Amino acid sequence: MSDLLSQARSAAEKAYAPYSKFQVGCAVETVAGKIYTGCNVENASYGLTVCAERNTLFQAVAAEGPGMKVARLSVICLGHEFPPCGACRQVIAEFSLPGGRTEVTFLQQGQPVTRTIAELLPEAFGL
Ligand SMILES: O=c1ccn([C@H]2C[C@H](O)[C@@H](CO)O2)c(=O)[nH]1
Ligand SMILES: [Zn+2]
Repeated sequence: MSDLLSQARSAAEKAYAPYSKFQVGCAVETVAGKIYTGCNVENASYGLTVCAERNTLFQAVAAEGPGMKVARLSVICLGHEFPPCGACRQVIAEFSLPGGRTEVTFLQQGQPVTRTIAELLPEAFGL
């Protein structure tokens, strides 16, 4: 498993997911060469839940400032497999490389699959 994906897996262990039990972790490598990790954080008021991807992206902005750009992002859910949700795709697009060339990796049938954000969110608003 790639380094970024294994860091995402470690981050998933920290998830606060008492409602869905979906423990999701994310790792982001920025153009500046730094790595940030994060997990999903749920709430008794379900709609306030924040996905692992957006939690991680917002940490990266908080650390590097508004020019932060994402080179690569990996996401993993313990015991399940899925790519980033639609809301997270839109936020990844906001901080992506020109032309949506940021690479997004997730598991599919046990294997890492990598797609650009432009592939995951074609004809995106703002891209
Ligand atoms: O892209 C996604 C989609 C869902 N979740 C989390 C939110 C919630 O806590 C749980 C079930 O939806 O999974 C993520 O972290 N990332
Ligand atoms: Zn999401």
